[in-house]
Amino acid sequence: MIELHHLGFIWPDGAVLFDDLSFSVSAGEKVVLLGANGCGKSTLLQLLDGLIFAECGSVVWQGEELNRPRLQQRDFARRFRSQVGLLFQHPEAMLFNPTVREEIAYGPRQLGLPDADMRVARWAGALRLDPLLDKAPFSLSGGEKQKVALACLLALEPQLLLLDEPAASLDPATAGWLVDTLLDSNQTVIVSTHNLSMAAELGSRCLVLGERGEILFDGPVGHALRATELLEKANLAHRHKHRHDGVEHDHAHTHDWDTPE
Ligand SMILES: Nc1ncnc2c1ncn2[C@@H]1O[C@H](COP(=O)(O)OP(=O)(O)OP(=O)(O)O)[C@@H](O)[C@H]1O
Repeated sequence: MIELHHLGFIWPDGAVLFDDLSFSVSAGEKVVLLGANGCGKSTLLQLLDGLIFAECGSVVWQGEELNRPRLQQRDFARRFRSQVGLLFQHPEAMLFNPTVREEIAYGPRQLGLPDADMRVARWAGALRLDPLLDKAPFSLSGGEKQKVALACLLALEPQLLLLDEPAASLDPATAGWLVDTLLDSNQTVIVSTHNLSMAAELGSRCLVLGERGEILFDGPVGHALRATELLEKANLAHRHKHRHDGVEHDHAHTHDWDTPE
C-alpha cells in the first residue's frame, strides 16, 4: 500500500528529523505511531500524504513514487487525494466552510462524487453532528471541531487514513466509536497517538519512534506496551520516585496504561 525507502528529511532551518527511515504498510493494516512530543509523527504523516517531501529516499504509494512532479499531474493527484486522507492534529487547519454541512460535503464535491449529500447524512449521523449541520465550524467546541474534521475525512472513504492524534479532544464514547469504526473497516490506517489505551485497542502493529524519528520498535502493540525500557527510552513512560516509611523506590509509569513494574 505505502512504503518508505531510506527517507531523510531536513527542515529549512537545518534540523535533521529522519535519517534512513524505511518501513512499509500493507493494505488493511492498522498501524499506530507512538513517540514523544517532537519526535516527528506529524511530519511523517505529512510526508506520507505528499504535503511535504523528503531530501533523500522515497515514498512509494501503490508502486508509484510520491513526489512533487507526480502530484502536479492532475490524474495522479486526483486519484491519490481520493484514496489517501490526512486528519490534521489541529482540526482548525481543515475547517474553512461557512457551515458544517458544506464542510463535510466539500471533499466529495471537489472530487466530483455524485453522492456528496448522502455521505454528509451518513457521517454526520454516525458522529451525531446532525444538530450542528447549519452551524459555522469556527463556532464549535474543540471536540465538535475534531468530530467535523473526522466526518470530512471519513466522508471521502479513502483507502488509506492518516490520523494525527484523532482522539485528542474526543469524549470517551466518541473515541470508542472511532476505534470500532476503524477496526470494522477494511481501510488501511496509520494513526499517531499519545493515548496508549487507544493504541492498545486499535493497532495490531506499532512503530515506536525515538527522539529523531528513528524506529525503536516495529511489532505488535501489546509487546511495545509491556516493554518498560522501550517506553522509557521513547519518553512514553517516566520514573516516579516514592518514599514509604523512610524507604525510597522508583518505578516506571505511563498515565493511561499499566506497565509492569
Ligand atoms: N516548519 C518547521 N520548521 C522547523 N522545524 C519544525 C517545523 N515543524 C516542525 N518542526 C520540528 O520537527 C520536529 C517534529 O515535529 P512533529 O510535529 O512532527 O512532532 P510530533 O511527533 O508530531 O510531536 P507532538 O507529539 O508534540 O505532536 C519537532 O522538533 C518540531 O519542532
